Amino acid sequence: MAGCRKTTMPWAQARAAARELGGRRSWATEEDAAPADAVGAALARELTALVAVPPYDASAMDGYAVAGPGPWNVRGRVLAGAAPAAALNPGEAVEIATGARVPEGTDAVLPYEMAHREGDRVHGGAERGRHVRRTGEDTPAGATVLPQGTVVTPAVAGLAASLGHDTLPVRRPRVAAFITGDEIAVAGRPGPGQVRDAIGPMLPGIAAWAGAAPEAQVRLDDGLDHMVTAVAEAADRKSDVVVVCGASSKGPADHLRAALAELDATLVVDGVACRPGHPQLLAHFGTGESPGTVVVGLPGNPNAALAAAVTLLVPVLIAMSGRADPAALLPRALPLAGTVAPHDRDTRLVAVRVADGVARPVGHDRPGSLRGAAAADAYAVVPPGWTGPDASLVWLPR
Ligand SMILES: Nc1nc2c(c(=O)[nH]1)N[C@H]1C(S)=C(S)[C@@H](COP(=O)(O)OP(=O)(O)OC[C@H]3O[C@@H](n4cnc5c(N)ncnc54)[C@H](O)[C@@H]3O)O[C@H]1N2
Ligand code: MOO
Repeated sequence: MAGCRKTTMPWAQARAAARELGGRRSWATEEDAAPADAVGAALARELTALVAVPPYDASAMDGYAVAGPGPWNVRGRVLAGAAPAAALNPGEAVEIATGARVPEGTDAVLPYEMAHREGDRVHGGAERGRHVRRTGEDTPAGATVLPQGTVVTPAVAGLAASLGHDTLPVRRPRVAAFITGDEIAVAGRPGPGQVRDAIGPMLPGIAAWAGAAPEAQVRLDDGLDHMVTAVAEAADRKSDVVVVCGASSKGPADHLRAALAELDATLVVDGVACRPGHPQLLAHFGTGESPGTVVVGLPGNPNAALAAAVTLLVPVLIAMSGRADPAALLPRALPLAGTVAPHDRDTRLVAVRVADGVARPVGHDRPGSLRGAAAADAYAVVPPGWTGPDASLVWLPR
């Protein structure tokens, strides 16, 4: 692959190029989603309170809303969702349920446990202000509650609903995938000369981890025409990213590069100096200022495809959705156990398990094998000339 050597990009530079390209297309990935459907996506704008929380002065306990010093005359009962009771005068009380609107004039709520009832009178020690949740005491209407880029978790979805939102503006890139290779079988035990697709099953989880929405995967027959048609259709559909697996090298059936040239796409990365994952591609339609669909070419060897996905696909998706890297809370570098020799030109991505502050190679991480990655937490990044002992880590999607 001598021709490829000239354009092969250093690993760290390739990741930076992917982030930079994704950032240029972030505007395109916005949609409005119902809070529950938004889980996993990133907020495209800050979250503000459309209503105050609590939305009205409410009781925090089941008991009696009381006004002034006791004992109090009990005037009736208010349940949550009911019309507000008339204002209390000092010496009056209403029986009240948690979440019900307290009448005007309420000074405190006396929980049943602290109350002594005799007919229409109730006694007890009520501390002024106790057990009344005042309008907006948690969040006033109009307050900014979460910044743009926050990942919507189940708690964020519930919070957004409590703040009055029916939909949320989120960024969630749509990722189409094409699996190529006439030898690839997508179900069952592979027949003679066949290989079971091991990349397609990884992609939805990788996409979701990076905050994207996977679209249907399509199995493509080998052939330049098929590739041109499929990629052009995905670009017309405005998929944000098209992932093409197993057509990025320079063999007779590797048509991605030719298809991109025929479709006039701009090639940003053509080969990355890493092992595994060497033949990977990054390209886009549209213009430099306003990129259209982004194309990521992953190698066919499954561990090379995973390495390429963490190199180009994950950074592009994270930048498109404007969220923090999901691995950002994990250690960035740790001592690497054992004897790991650097490659002379390429960055090695070594499958490691992380425990007790040490990264330990797990083996079985040749380009064609996912055994190592399946047992690993991260790839240790071993650049050319590395002397150790610390290696930076790129965490595997989980
Ligand atoms: N002359 C050269 N040949 C190759 C080079 C090179 O530099 N010069 N690089 C090798 C490396 S490294 C890789 S990685 C592969 C990448 O090739 P492709 O992306 O074009 O993929 P294929 O050739 O179609 O397949 C490679 C290998 O992977 C198997 N495969 C393909 N798709 C899948 C899938 N979805 N699931 C499981 N396995 C898959 C396929 O059967 C092949 O065994 O190129 C080398 N060649
Ligand atoms: O370098 Mo390939 O990308 O080893 O599998």
